[in-house]
Amino acid sequence: MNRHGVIVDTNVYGAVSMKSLTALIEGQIVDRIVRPVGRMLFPDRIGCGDDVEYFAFTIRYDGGVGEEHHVDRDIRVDGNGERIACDVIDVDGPCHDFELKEHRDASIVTLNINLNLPEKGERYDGSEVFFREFPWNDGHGKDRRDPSIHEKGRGNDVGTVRFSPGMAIIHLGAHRHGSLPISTPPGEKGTDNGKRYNLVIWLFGADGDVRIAPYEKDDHMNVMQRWHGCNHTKEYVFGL
Ligand SMILES: O=C(O)CCC(=O)C(=O)O
Ligand SMILES: [Fe+2]
Repeated sequence: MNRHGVIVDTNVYGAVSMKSLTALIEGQIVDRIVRPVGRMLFPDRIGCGDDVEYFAFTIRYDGGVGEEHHVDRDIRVDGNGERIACDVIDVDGPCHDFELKEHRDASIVTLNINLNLPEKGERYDGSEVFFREFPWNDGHGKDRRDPSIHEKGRGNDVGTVRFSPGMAIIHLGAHRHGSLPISTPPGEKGTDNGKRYNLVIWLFGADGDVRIAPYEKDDHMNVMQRWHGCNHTKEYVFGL
């Protein structure tokens, strides 16, 4: 994964370390959106300290495959068993991400934003993100599923999401997911289309810690803590 993506971090060697970009990600996206919204959506999963650090990176899928494309590609399988699309220039021609196998993230919560620019003709087909069953019972705490779901025989595959440009998904890192193969839209073979660009942000605890055990209701963060963290000292009065 991430054959053509970049890490956005001022402290990692080889990463994109543009201060304005990291400030935007940290100040506007992580602090103002991912943390408070993640805490609000998953109150039984995210507690004080579980989402204090982040890791941001971009990904690019490229589905231009076949003879119609300007470069011939063939589909190979990499060391992880993932299919990749490789330029047939020579045996070691560059390879491109094409799909993403089912996995969990090394995060408590993940934000994934589609960066495609439709005005630049960045269109693609396929590449839906699929999700498996919500991790109600991952070996911790009691299984809080609605039993009627099982009675209805609902399977393990809960749904797929198709990204439109600008759209974001926020999900638990523990929620198993992956991405279906990408392709060039019909009638656009031979163009540069068939690519998907996304920015992914993982949140986790200090030293990369990812908590799994759910919290009891009495231990959920309150509204004040969700927005200001658990160590705030400022008096806060709603409506002022
Ligand atoms: O956009 C993608 O295909 C990556 C999906 C994913 O793995 C994630 O959101 O964590
Ligand atoms: Fe993921």
